[in-house]
Amino acid sequence: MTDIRVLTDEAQYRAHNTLFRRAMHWGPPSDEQWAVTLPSYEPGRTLAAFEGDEMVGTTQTFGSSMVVPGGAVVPHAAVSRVGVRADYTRRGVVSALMQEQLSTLTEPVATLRASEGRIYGRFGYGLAGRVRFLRIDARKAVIPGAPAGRVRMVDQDTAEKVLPELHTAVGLGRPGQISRWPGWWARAFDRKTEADNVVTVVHSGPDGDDGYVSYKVSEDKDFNHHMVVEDFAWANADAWRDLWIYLTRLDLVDTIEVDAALDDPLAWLFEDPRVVYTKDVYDQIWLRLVDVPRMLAARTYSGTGSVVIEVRDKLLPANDGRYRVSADGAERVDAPADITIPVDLLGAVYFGDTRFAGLAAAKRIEGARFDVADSLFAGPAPLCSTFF
Ligand SMILES: CC(=O)SCCNC(=O)CCNC(=O)[C@H](O)C(C)(C)COP(=O)(O)OP(=O)(O)OC[C@H]1O[C@@H](n2cnc3c(N)ncnc32)[C@H](O)[C@@H]1OP(=O)(O)O
Repeated sequence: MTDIRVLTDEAQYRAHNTLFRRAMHWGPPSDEQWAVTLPSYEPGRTLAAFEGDEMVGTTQTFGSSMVVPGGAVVPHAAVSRVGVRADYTRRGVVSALMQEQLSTLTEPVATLRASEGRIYGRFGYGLAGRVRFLRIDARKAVIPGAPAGRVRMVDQDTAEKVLPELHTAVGLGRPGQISRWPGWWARAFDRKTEADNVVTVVHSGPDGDDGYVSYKVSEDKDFNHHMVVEDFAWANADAWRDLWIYLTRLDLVDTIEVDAALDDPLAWLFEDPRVVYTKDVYDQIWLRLVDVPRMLAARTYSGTGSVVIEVRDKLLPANDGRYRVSADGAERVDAPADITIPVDLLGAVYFGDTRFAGLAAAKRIEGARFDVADSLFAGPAPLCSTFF
């Protein structure tokens, strides 16, 4: 019989971390790694599955908040460190953990990054946001004109002081972006294992600091220099453009790699849009609507007309019901449904990255008026620049 417990002390947290790392085929945390990992264990957020006295499965959440379409920010649980001991898999351990986690979450929405695409749909998570992995030919990347503001390089001590607050101010500009927790920053600033050779520059405009980028450059055996953009946030178009001018005018950089939203207009900054090459598009945000009525009401809708959506949620049946969605908002109704959708696929369409019409074509949902629903849910492509 699997018993789910909330862990409370450091020895248990370390055993939890070791079990998760082993499930991912990584070794246990070194003392150095553990010192920067411990702050990410927040009281009341760490669950483990036990068989008798043996820990056999793990999960935890980080407390955060998330931007929804229209710009509102809602409490959000970042779900992570899901793992089952290899000698206990396929016996329902993670199912028990997920059920307990979902039914005790206080946040109306949870997201995660999935190691495999077949695991989380059954727990109500849908693939809600994809990201483009770009490579830029820095030698040919010409942005005409002069910068509008000022870019200054900051040392590591200054970055540690400035970035958390600056990210809160400028990093939540798109649906899907999430606020960061102290344990996230502790790992990002860990100089021994993470922050080695990372350079940060901060942009300021007429109203003060309004953007930053952190990057790392390495040299290959042929003496070519490759930049990886580690973290990038901006509050306005001038900050975004100026930081790209800075990055593409740096000496000794041949290529730049960066993650960007599907609709990021980056290519249009350059005289030659082909300097931006999409290397890959991959899934990023798996979204679980924990409180469907609250999350449908939290976002705004575009377009005209209305549609009644019937939601089915096996794990959280309080979400079952019909909701009328229009540009005026969303509310529970007792009216015939146009579309019937399971909660994982409602998560997939929530940001507009997946279309109702596409799900219908794939025979994943039933009903009518899919185009009306798609125009209501349409919006800027989501992005989550905070890996967890
Ligand atoms: C957010 C993150 O942390 S992502 C990291 C996730 N962790 C990993 O990938 C580490 C390696 N894998 C593991 O630790 C485990 O195999 C887990 C967590 C993926 C699954 O745990 P288990 O306890 O084996 O899952 P459980 O027995 O509850 O399975 C539930 C269902 O999911 C299915 N399932 C579980 N894992 C997988 C998988 N990797 N691929 C396909 N189906 C799967 C099971 O077959 C079962 O299906 P059923 O209900 O139709 O019988």
